[in-house]
Amino acid sequence: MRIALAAGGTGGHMFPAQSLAEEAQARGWEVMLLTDARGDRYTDSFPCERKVLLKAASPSARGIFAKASAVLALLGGISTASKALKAFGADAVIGFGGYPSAPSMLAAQRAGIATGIHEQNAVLGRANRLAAGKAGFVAHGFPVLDRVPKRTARLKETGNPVRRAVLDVANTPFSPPGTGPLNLLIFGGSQGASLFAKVFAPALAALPEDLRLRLKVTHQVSDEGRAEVFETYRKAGIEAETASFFNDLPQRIADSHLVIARSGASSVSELSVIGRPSLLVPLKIAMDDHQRINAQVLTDVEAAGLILEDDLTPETAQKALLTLLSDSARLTRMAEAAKGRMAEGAAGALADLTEELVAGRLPA
Ligand SMILES: CC(=O)N[C@H]1[C@@H](OP(=O)(O)OP(=O)(O)OC[C@H]2O[C@@H](n3ccc(=O)[nH]c3=O)[C@H](O)[C@@H]2O)O[C@H](CO)[C@@H](O)[C@@H]1O
Repeated sequence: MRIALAAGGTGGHMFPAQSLAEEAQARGWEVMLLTDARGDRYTDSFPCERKVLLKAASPSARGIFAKASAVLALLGGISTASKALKAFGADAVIGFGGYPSAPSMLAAQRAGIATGIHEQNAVLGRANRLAAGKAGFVAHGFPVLDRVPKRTARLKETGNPVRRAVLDVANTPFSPPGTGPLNLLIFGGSQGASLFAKVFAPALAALPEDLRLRLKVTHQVSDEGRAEVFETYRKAGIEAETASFFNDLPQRIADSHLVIARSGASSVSELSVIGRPSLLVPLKIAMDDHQRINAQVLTDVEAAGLILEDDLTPETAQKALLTLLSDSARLTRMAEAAKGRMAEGAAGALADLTEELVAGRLPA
């Protein structure tokens, strides 16, 4: 069987596509990837027989010339994708969202090739929405999915694929901090969060000494902000490790007593698979406010605290941290509540759906 995967933009779209590619190859299928230059930054270990780079077109383009060139890029993308799909002999195309996935999905649907969609977030993204009406299935990561067009065929909750390194630590039991060291992990998305440096470092530095001196902080912070953050922690006597990106993040989540994060799809999925308490700050500018809705899967069951970006100050952060960090029993309850909130085994479930799609047991 030959399947084409269409994804682009951020790691948030590319990594789930990679998980399906790995599962597909394990089943002996051939894989072609259609993406753009931005998506290509995440393809170092993407297993595929063929890779096609399309010119990206953003529908958010403003101004008449930008809009016209976006339309031209989209049409060019459809034409390139059509030729590539034909040459490859794709039996199905699975789209993971991000603008560059749109031309491939539209090309496939025009050529009568079966299509399926995976949406990582709790709100169907724009590119996926465009193709949803004619797709054989719309698989989704969260238990809820907003903004689904009326004529959408088969909806199926599969969860979000997570990396092997996440599965490897999934069964590490939560050990309550009691009165011992408090491991705190602070990270933004795959691109970091400079706001967290400005707010959480001073908030932690202002905690009462008995809590402060128990802290062991891991903080993802960009290279520009790193020296200042480190200095804030040092002056406050807080043990801290900082880096612009942690490659061993899953292990660090497992080692944490509390995680402070955005609520990107993979971050929330990883907190659910490993089962750790968190304080979430949804990214305000996320399309259709999808990060706030993503967070609800954990906040609804009191597995996570929530601070909206507009309310985030060193003072509100300090108050929330004081409440959470001084209550070991509550952290334990939150860890238990987080565990298994999202469906697992997404890559296998997606490959099964793809098989059904190609066999004609789902609408093409
Ligand atoms: C700014 C932006 O467009 N964000 C979107 C992007 O998220 P983005 O890719 O930023 O966020 P996600 O939460 O989905 O993924 C972040 C990933 O980076 C990893 N990580 C992070 C920091 C670190 O030091 N090391 C590390 O490995 C995390 O473990 C996680 O696997 O795509 C997601 C899925 O469509 C969306 O939900 C987000 O709203």
